[in-house]
Amino acid sequence: MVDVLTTPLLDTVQLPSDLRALAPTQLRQLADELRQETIAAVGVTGGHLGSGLGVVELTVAIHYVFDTPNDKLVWDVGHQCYPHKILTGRRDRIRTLRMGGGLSGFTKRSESEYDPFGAAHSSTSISASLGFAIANKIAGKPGKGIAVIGDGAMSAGMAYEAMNNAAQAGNRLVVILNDNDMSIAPPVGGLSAYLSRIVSSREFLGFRDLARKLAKHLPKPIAAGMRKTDEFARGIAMGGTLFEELGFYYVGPIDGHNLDQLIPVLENVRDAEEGPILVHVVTKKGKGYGPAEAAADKYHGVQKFDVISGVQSKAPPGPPQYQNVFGAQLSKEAESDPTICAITAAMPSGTGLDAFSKAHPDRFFDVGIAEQHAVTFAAGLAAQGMRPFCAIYSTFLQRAYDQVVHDVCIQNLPVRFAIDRAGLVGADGATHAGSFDVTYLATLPNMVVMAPADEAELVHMTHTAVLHDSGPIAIRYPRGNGTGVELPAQAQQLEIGKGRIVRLGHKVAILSLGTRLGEALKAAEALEARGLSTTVADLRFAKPLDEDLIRKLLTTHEVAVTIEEAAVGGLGAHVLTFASDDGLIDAGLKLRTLRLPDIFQDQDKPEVQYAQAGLDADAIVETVLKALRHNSGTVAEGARA
Ligand SMILES: Cc1ncc(C[n+]2csc(CCOP(=O)(O)OP(=O)(O)O)c2C)c(N)n1
Ligand SMILES: CC(=O)[C@@H](O)[C@H](O)COP(=O)(O)O
Ligand SMILES: [Mg+2]
Repeated sequence: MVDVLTTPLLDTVQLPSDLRALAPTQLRQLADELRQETIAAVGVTGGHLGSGLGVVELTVAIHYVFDTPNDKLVWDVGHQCYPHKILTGRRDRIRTLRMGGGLSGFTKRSESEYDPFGAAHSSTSISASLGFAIANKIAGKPGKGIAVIGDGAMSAGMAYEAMNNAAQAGNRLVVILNDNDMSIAPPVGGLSAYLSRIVSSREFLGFRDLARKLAKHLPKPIAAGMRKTDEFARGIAMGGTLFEELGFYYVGPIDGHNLDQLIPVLENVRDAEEGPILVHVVTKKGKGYGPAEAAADKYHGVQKFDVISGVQSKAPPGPPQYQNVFGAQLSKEAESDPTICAITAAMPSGTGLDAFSKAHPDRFFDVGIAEQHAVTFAAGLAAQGMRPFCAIYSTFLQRAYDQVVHDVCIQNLPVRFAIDRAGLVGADGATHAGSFDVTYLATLPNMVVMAPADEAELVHMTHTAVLHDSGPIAIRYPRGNGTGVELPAQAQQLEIGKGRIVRLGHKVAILSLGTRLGEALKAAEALEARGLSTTVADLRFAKPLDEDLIRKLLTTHEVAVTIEEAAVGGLGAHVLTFASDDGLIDAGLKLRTLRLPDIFQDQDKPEVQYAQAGLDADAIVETVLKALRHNSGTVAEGARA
């Protein structure tokens, strides 16, 4: 398919300036070619496909009508930006999307002047666009802020905080609501129902001057007929919506795949004297690619696939994914415990809660993209005697930090946090890396922080969290497959703050938290081969620390190394603090901490990322040898230079 792909018109477009030189009648062909190129590229790379396919026409129309990059176009989340990347000078690298050294899967300021604002977490686009608009207004410079935000992203509080504050931008702010009636999963909640009502009823609630102006650019037969009647307002501009109440001129709903409508409407919006304006565009996620349109998830995120059949490449069968081990165990626990509830913020399958949602629909809550609400909602449930599990990716929980501190920890409420995608995540890169949760959670009074070394440990920790009613507790675990250990028939309740010795030695101690345990054991083998007898401990808890175990290890070994899949300020920092407070380093112990580096790592394969981070077996060995060399000037036989 890639070989037979012909894109004669797209081949002439390197930049939006080339696009603007085309006749309006050529835009349909351009959009068709752009769609084919997007499909072909993602077939090779994998990635976020459905959202991009839904905004092909919108992408063409925005760049055709607006003066990008002087007008600042901000894509919310940024997962729909592949067609935009193709039209903005990056087509030659589009088949490197999400690969090490390749293009980011999201918008990124360092990549292009056409990406004025980086994203990947949702619902930031209106605030950022407002910032651009107001900055230009103050400086007396031309240039609008244009936010394209999906119906899913529109469920988050930030979007409303921004709209509430947008009036001063006037006509410099344009918000394009891309309503495809989908989030990653089908959208939930009152806002989604409201948008559906607007689209289906098109009820007339009054229209303003803008409607008259819109007519100027509409194709004649439509404009002439509509201008006279309410039909115009029903079809194109409709007042009285929630958005108007918030101070926006509302334009819509518009068919987002019909360039003959999109172009004149956007031209009117561009030229309007009033504002801010919200354009409600209706699109189809996965548009124009049969397998995507037919799929339940609309090919939101895909593996590499065969373009003709749409069949995605499958990873060879392997151990279960952590998310599913968690989801299955929680669902099982909920069979005998009617107080268990599960909450997701728009990630029901990513967090493994699909099974729970089917088995216990009354106790499953998808709150939409609303992490802050998810946490405080869980706090309320906990305060009323329920056992809520808030399953949120590490990176997205960052957004709800004050809720964790203020609503959960200060009140010591037993909210259970199932923190998925902890550690480095691969192709999604720095925005999605779960680097900081150990740091930001283990510093909080009352909080317990656990990290399983494998999927069997995750079963035990899930069970332990269920039974932990005395305060908040978190389990952090990574993206991807477990290690292949046998899953326990019976989950055990772990003693809070107690680790375990996995391998006993006497010279070097490796203190591991989480799934680096495998690398720690490999390193121990390598050290043993060099004559350095090595203990490996799985600490299980970053908070509370197993002080007895740590004291014992630090006073009976010559070198101690902590390792974790987390940034500075986590396990290593807590062990160092304890060791210093307890006088454990006074006698000359060589204590080292291995953690994520103080940089934002770009996308790559996780194993490459961890090697870059210095968190693999080689790095552990090197650290130990360096510590010994530093002390004695010599190292055991076979040591690397
Ligand atoms: C704060 C935050 N929470 C969750 C996500 C995960 N996420 C990425 S895209 C998406 C759905 C977005 O839906 P919508 O805005 O309607 O865009 P569509 O994919 O439908 O084009 C979600 C939940 C995220 N990126 N950011
Ligand atoms: C864009 C976005 O935020 C999600 O689609 C994310 O990429 C999903 O990540 P996982 O593949 O780890 O579920
Ligand atoms: Mg959507």
